[in-house]
Amino acid sequence: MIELHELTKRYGDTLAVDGLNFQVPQGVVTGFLGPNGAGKSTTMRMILDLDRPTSGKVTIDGKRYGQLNEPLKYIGALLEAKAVHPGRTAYDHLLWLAQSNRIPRKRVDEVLALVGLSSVARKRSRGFSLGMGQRLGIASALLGDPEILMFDEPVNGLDPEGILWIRNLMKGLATEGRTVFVSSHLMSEMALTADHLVVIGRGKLLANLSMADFIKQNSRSAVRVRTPHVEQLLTALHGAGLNAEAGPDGSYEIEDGDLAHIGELAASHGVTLHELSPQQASLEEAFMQMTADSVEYHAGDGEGRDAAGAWGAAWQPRDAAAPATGKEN
Ligand SMILES: Nc1ncnc2c1ncn2[C@@H]1O[C@H](COP(=O)(O)OP(=O)(O)OP(=O)(O)O)[C@@H](O)[C@H]1O
Repeated sequence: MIELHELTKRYGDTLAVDGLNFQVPQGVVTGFLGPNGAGKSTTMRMILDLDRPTSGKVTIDGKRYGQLNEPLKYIGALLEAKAVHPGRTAYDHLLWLAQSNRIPRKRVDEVLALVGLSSVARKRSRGFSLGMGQRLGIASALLGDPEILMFDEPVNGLDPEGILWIRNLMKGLATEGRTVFVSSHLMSEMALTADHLVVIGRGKLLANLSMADFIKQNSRSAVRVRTPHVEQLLTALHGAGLNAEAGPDGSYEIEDGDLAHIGELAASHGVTLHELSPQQASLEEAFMQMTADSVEYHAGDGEGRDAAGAWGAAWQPRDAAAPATGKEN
């Protein structure tokens, strides 16, 4: 179990991590989310003792990483995919790591097969693609068969097949009862993978909740209508106890409205509809709204803030939004 107690890291004037308190639950994938510069990598480096906290502490099964005997057997991590000597073969890299933690040589072959690198095991890693480098990093993380796995932005730069592979691998590891802690700055990616979410912004904890609760709290739906007979439609809606809000483009939105009910209501009043569509706020936008005040670098003139500012801007056609449950794949 990873536990953070008032974990804080300051670099000069920058408070990169600001008093973080949370535990990473076992047997599920926990998404560690935050905008660029939120402090995710710094937190992960402190978990691995690669950076020393300014104050507070983080423990793995009650101990600091540096106090663990043969740490690869407790926690495996993928931080930087290219942290491999370019002149070394994949096999030699893994063998060297295995020997440093008294892991049997046959495990090297096992993890190479697990990540699909057996055929290039004797090739020097300098010729590896980003995806192959990522697979080698994951092989290193799995080497000690640890109960805890930590991945920093593992899908960055990968093609769709690589992304799907990592997603399924993480879910599979959690199903085996392991702790999987994975950082990302994309809610849409986490919606497909994580069961639990820890969200940070400017080094501070913003949310720590299950994915299901995040969806429950942030999934709002509406029905959008467009008609040349506005007055008649509004009267009909009003008569049915429904309120419609005017959009900037001449459309109207009925929050929590039922598509079929509104269509039938319009028909029964002889109202022609030019649009009748379900709308849903994407989880990505809910996340942007949550972190809007802690985004360090905005695109252009405060665009990030504006895009997330109002729910009005967050409505999207259902097919363009992030999946409602994220559990379909
Ligand atoms: N070695 C360092 N020296 C000085 N400042 C640092 C150092 N490492 C990180 N920072 C600063 O600490 C803050 C947190 O950075 P960190 O890389 O942990 O964020 P992050 O959430 O991982 O971001 P990203 O998603 O962009 O990787 C940033 O303001 C960053 O500039």
